[in-house]
Amino acid sequence: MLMTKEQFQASIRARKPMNVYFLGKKIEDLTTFPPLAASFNAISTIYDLQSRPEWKDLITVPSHLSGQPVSIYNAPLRSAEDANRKTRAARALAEVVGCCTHRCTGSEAFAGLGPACYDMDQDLGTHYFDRFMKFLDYVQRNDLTCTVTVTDVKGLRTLAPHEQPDPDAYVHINEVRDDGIVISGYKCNQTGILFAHEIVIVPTTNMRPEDKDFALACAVPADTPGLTFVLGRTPQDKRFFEVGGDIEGIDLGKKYADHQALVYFDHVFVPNDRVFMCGETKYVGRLLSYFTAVHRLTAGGCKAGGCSALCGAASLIADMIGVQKAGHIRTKLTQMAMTAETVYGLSLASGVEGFQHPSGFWIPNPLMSHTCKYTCTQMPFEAVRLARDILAGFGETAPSELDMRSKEVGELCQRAFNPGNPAYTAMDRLRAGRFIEHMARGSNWTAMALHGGGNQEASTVMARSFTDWDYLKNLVRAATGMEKDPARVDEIIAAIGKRQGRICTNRDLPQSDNK
Ligand SMILES: Cc1cc2nc3c(=O)[nH]c(=O)nc-3n(C[C@H](O)[C@H](O)[C@H](O)COP(=O)(O)OP(=O)(O)OC[C@H]3O[C@@H](n4cnc5c(N)ncnc54)[C@H](O)[C@@H]3O)c2cc1C
Repeated sequence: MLMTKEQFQASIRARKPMNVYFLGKKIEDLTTFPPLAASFNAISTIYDLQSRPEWKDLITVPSHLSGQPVSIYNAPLRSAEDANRKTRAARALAEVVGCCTHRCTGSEAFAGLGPACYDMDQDLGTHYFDRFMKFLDYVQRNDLTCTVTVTDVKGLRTLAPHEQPDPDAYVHINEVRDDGIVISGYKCNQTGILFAHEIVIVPTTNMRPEDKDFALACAVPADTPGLTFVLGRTPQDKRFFEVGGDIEGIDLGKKYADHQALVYFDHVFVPNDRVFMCGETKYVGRLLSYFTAVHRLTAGGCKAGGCSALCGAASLIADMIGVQKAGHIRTKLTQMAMTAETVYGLSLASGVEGFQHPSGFWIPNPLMSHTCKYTCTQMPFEAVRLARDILAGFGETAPSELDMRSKEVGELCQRAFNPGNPAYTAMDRLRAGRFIEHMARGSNWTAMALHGGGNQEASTVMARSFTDWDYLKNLVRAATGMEKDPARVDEIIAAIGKRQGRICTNRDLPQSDNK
């Protein structure tokens, strides 16, 4: 059953006490801790929107398991339409909260695990798929938020997991028991993890047979004993403590934010019904291929939403200071809007051009999806630069809300910061300016564009592996006469027609006969 915002908040408050630290101190109540307030607000808003008529069809779907309405974040993609819904939802939600939805990554863990479990069962006779679908059904029925923990701390990058001097550099299996496994190790950069109900653990990199103990996938409740979390800091985290009285928190940029944390698993027991991979190194690459195809599609949706909002903020600033009609400002604002459309378009296209896996899961077109993520590591940075160009120096160096409201210098500051356009006040200008600051350097938004879901090189490596290089070479062989055999030239021309413009290969990923 879908939870309301209030039910979600109550479910988070009902969790067992968790070991969470920030600035060297233990946090007693995550739901009232100021630096987490904007994050709690963001995820609560996502739950709130589920019941609103204009949002219902975008962020909930009938479950293919129970027929009941469930969050799109707990429903596997089963068609191009589902994939496009995910893109549209990611963009729309980012336009509301301007940060991570907190619920998205769990769905991507499911996108990787479903087909990988299916493949293992087919090839190895294991029973992971059934187990995984039961877990998914449990998550759906309780409308839980799940987060994927992929990124291990990794130590020296040139060493394989089993070669690391500290085995905790990658989460690994300490012990296999009859009833489950015991795991230890670190995962870092975990977005939204402190407000998740379930943590889904998957490997971060391809593995060799010697890395058997590191090839594991499983799920644990976030309040499982043995977990320690350390909340990461951001440049603005002390500003959260300023909010109160007549200080609204304008310096935070907006009402919403996400958070990232380091997590350490210390000999955590995971019962068998929550274990979805245990030593099958050969299938780690498959799992990551399925996972990244969906995760990197989503990046385009949410970065599009972020860029829309950034463009809106820059456009407001231009209106305020009277430069909205200047040719170069209009060009810059349009470039920002086109950046949003470029990553949005790539995300939609990778959904449409995808294929169905025999498990019924829909796999976005991998080459396009990695291209989408690659583009997200570049174009939003130019949009940020343009927004800062329009924001101008005084926007960047603005006095704080505390000064703007101070008895001593408030009037002095507000008069100086008044943008000149009578439709706006100094506080409006501060609001729009801090919004840009939040996106540009107050939060991890740009870090997310660059690293979240893998960095530029990771996308390039995957894009290279899903490009059909023989096909590309053949078309030039046929076009230039390098290929002398007329029958072979005919074959190449026929292949070009059949492909209808697609240059990708799906490599070894199994494909259903439906498409
Ligand atoms: C804001 C934010 C949110 C995030 N949210 C999540 C999340 O919710 N869940 C999650 O699991 N992860 C999350 N991540 C982590 C993200 O997925 C990783 O940062 C990303 O995969 C890159 O890993 P890394 O940071 O360890 O860098 P690395 O992959 O180690 O890369 C560091 C640099 O070294 C290069 N490099 C690395 N290895 C090699 C090699 N062998 N040879 C040559 N060059 C190499 C890379 O190209 C890169 O330039 C988040 C990250 C950020 C910044």
